[in-house]
Amino acid sequence: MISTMGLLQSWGGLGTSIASFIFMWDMIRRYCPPELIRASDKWTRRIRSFFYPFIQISISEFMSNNLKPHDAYAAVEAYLSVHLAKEAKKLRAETVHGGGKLVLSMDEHERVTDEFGGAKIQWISGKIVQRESKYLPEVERKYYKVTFHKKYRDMVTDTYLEHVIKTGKEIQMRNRKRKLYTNGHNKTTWSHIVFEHPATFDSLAMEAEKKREIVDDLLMFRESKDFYARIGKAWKRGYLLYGPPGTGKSTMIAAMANLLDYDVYDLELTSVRDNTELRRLLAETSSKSIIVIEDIDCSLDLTGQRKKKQEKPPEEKTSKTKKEVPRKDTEESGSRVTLSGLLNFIDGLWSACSGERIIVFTTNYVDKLDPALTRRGRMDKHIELSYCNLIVPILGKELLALGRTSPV
Ligand SMILES: Nc1ncnc2c1ncn2[C@@H]1O[C@H](COP(=O)(O)OP(=O)(O)OP(=O)(O)O)[C@@H](O)[C@H]1O
Repeated sequence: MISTMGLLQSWGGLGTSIASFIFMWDMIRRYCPPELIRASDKWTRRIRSFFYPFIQISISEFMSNNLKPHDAYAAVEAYLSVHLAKEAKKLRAETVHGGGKLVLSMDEHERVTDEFGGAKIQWISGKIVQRESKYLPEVERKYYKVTFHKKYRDMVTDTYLEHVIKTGKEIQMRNRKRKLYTNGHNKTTWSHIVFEHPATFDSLAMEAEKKREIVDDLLMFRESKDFYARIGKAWKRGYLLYGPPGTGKSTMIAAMANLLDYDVYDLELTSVRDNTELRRLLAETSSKSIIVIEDIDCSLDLTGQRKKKQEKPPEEKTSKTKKEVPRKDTEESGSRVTLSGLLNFIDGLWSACSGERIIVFTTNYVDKLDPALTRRGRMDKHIELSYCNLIVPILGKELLALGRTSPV
């Protein structure tokens, strides 16, 4: 029988041998000619692959440049949630379709095994925490890692992964819930909730003809991919909604999203540190989306970028309406987004990534905005919402109720 002392001595001996080996190996690598090191690396790889004949492929939440969400990641997530999540021990449950159905997906650091064409394929979920620079907060990047035997390399890379992505995308389409994203609360990335605003163009009070024109414009935009490609323009359209408070600007944005079946990105400009962060946020948006900057006149001192320290008109100094008092300009919010940064956001090179996007600005004071921001081409459609919009249909309904079709 081996005594405890003997066991400890033999472990101690092993530790010393490993330490000596590491020391020797370090010396060899330091003083050996590079050719010899390269050859030894090659053989090390071969020996390792003999004893560990598995291949790993990572699919990250964001593309390698860390800017754009990776479609494949979302598709893999959907595939695993339906096909393999039940096998996992740690699950995440989320509701879809307005809370009617629970969908389970793998939680972080879970592993499950799939079978395909006779191969066993293992999936692991994980996350890494990164910091782009010491001035920015840490961001989480999730990933899935797939591991399989090297003899199935062609089958997995050519057929299996394609099958996973295709099935995942079908599942995504079935489970799709539209999202409302925000960058508020000093977040450097988007966070989201399910978008469930009930507004539609039917419920929006507005002159029928004007409403028809807007609906047609939106539907035409959605079908115009080829047109934009032909004329060499990014597939995007800008809307400027202006009018007094409470005339339905936000309601119209919700109606637009519901009509087109797009996600909504509610961009809080005062939370964006600088133009670089603005570009990154833009790149992180997906296609089929509406990017909204509400109350653009209050968001930043965009009018003052060109005309600094302009005297405020007297009525502005005395008025206490909602839009005028909490003006969060550059100094107050700590944001260094400039007018030129915003113009680039709308139609610079970066604005063309993803495609099929609508940018909406809302304001109560259209005259306060810099003309560069609102000129046609940037903001393709200017829509005025006024209290008359509310009165006309109400009047129409009243007249209908009285059995008349016109006021005279
Ligand atoms: N044209 C409209 N049709 C239907 N509902 C409307 C309309 N205008 C306003 N409302 C109703 O009035 C309320 C305020 O509307 P909304 O928030 O869309 O206005 P807003 O112009 O965005 O206001 P603000 O400028 O203060 O943000 C909502 O409850 C909305 O349902």
